[in-house]
Amino acid sequence: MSRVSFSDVEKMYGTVRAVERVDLDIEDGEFVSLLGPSGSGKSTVLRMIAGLEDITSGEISIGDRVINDIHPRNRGIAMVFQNYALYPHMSVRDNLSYGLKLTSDLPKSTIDERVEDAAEMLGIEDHLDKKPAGLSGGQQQRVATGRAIVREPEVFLMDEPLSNLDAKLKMHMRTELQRIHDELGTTTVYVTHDQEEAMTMSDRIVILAEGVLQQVGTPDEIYNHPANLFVADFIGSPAMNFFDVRLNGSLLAGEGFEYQLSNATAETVRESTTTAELTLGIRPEDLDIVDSPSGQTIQATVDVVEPVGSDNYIYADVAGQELTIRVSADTKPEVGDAVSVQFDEDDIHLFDTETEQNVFAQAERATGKAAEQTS
Ligand SMILES: Nc1ncnc2c1ncn2[C@@H]1O[C@H](COP(=O)(O)OP(=O)(O)OP(=O)(O)O)[C@@H](O)[C@H]1O
Repeated sequence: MSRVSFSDVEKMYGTVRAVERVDLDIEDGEFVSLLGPSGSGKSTVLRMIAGLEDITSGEISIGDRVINDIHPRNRGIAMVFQNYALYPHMSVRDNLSYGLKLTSDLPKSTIDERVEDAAEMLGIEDHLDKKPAGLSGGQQQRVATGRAIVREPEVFLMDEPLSNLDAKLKMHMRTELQRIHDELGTTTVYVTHDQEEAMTMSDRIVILAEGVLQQVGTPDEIYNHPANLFVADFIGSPAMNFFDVRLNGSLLAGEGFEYQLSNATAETVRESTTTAELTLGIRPEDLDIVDSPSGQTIQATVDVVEPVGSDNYIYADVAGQELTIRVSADTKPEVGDAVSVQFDEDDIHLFDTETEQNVFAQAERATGKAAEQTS
């Protein structure tokens, strides 16, 4: 187990900056996911840790060793690839042991023992003499994971290891990988573009966009306190609703609606930003359609009702802007209905329209720090 630290790390491919000035500490034993859209630099970050890409500038350390110039084989890492990269002509047993035989001088009995243990941990002990082609996708994935486990690395690096599995198996393997992480406690860096995967498996998530680190936080922090508009829009399904608003005193005024903030919240907003031009964000699941409104509401007209199992997604119109509302299946308005929509002040997100930063972030950080200091 080991800590992985990035200090001002950059990666250029020719003139293309794929990763920009990353500072990041992944703690000993942590499960951290790198999440972002295609081309955001996730794989490049992982491949720099692995030594499959040079680091253009800055330093990466594992434990107390700077690894920039250390051969990939000696970095104490083991990688699981998206396509598994199994040797087709070798049995599962040989696939599991090959890397160890090649790179260590461990006695055969120790290698055999590790292979048996890993196979048992992954439930593939009955398949050790088969070739990869004779295995299901899920079993091949387990062999790829087993090959990393037998090396007993300081850090696991996983590049979209579940993306070739069907939805059901993927869910199952998520639980399996979490169990293995709980059992072994090995620091794990996990690349995915699947936010559900990142949200369910990770201690912390690193959000990347265009090579720039957008936010590092627990799944709860990322979901409830997105640092900026990019993260707010990227996380959550269906996506967060956004409205341009202006703060007048404690009144938020937008096209087709007004919302009275409490004096305390309005004060926090004014303390955190100098602009009155804001973007209001509210998640579809934080909105409610109410028959007899108590308190403030927004008026909307229902355009589409989309049943999705236990929920309905309602797409409604507020003065020409679309509002997505996620309600339980027993709330089922008709298309064309005028509905009253309610939400709690606690659930709104406000962003500085120009800088795109969450205006509450400063206040939240201050609160978090105070809590840390008193604990
Ligand atoms: N070998 C390379 N040569 C030139 N440019 C590259 C190379 N590898 C990656 N890039 C560029 O670097 C940027 C980051 O790519 P990277 O593969 O790290 O992103 P990613 O977030 O992992 O994307 P994906 O989810 O599609 O795998 C992209 O703009 C990509 O085009």
